[in-house]
Amino acid sequence: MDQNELKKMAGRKAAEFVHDDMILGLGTGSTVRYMVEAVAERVKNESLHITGVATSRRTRDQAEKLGIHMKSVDEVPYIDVTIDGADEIDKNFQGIKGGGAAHTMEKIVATASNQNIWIVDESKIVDQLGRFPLPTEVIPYGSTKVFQRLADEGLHPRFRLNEDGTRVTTHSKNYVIDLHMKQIQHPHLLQDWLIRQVGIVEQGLFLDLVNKVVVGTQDGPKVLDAHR
Ligand SMILES: O=C(CO)[C@H](O)[C@H](O)COP(=O)(O)O
Repeated sequence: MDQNELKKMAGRKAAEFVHDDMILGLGTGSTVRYMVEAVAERVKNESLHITGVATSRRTRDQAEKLGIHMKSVDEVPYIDVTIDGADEIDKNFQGIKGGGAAHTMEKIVATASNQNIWIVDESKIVDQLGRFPLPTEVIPYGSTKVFQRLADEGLHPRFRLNEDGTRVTTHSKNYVIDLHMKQIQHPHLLQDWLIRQVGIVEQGLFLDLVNKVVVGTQDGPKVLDAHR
């Protein structure tokens, strides 16, 4: 099976964790697209009452088109479960997200959720975080100063660019600076340093957040429990 089939497997398996009357956070990315399709099928076939909360315009548009009732994160009192993709997950269930530049909205929804489930293909499970460049979201004003500070700290920053060479901007019109560190030895220390830097809105380390990981593997879907 190729990577897309493994993503589909994980996305469809995770849709089984959805119940009637849930407020459901919907993440962002190609794996999430499969999950949203599967949830929409269940909503239709089983007449489930689900309220979706999206982490990006892309996901909200897809879910609405497929008939899932949507609200914004500010309109719901809490979220029961959020199902989202990830770019890397280590053996301690710590992760990197933000490959789709939606990590700030994803973290807002994740931290408003009682449970978080991640859906990945098996290539995302790693021994150590950091091979995937760590995304940060940075306010454009003064972003060259932030960039310089990240470079001085030895974090190998690069502005994320579109194909035409312009800078990628997030939903909130901020820039994305990716940190090409190759390995992250101390994720909590790095997170603590990054969130203290003025101009950085959010960064893509998602630590101590996930409860379950659904992995698409060549041997079928595997559900890993983080016991938190
Ligand atoms: O964090 C994300 C978007 O900001 C995605 O969840 C992550 O990039 C995984 O995407 P995909 O399922 O397409 O591999």
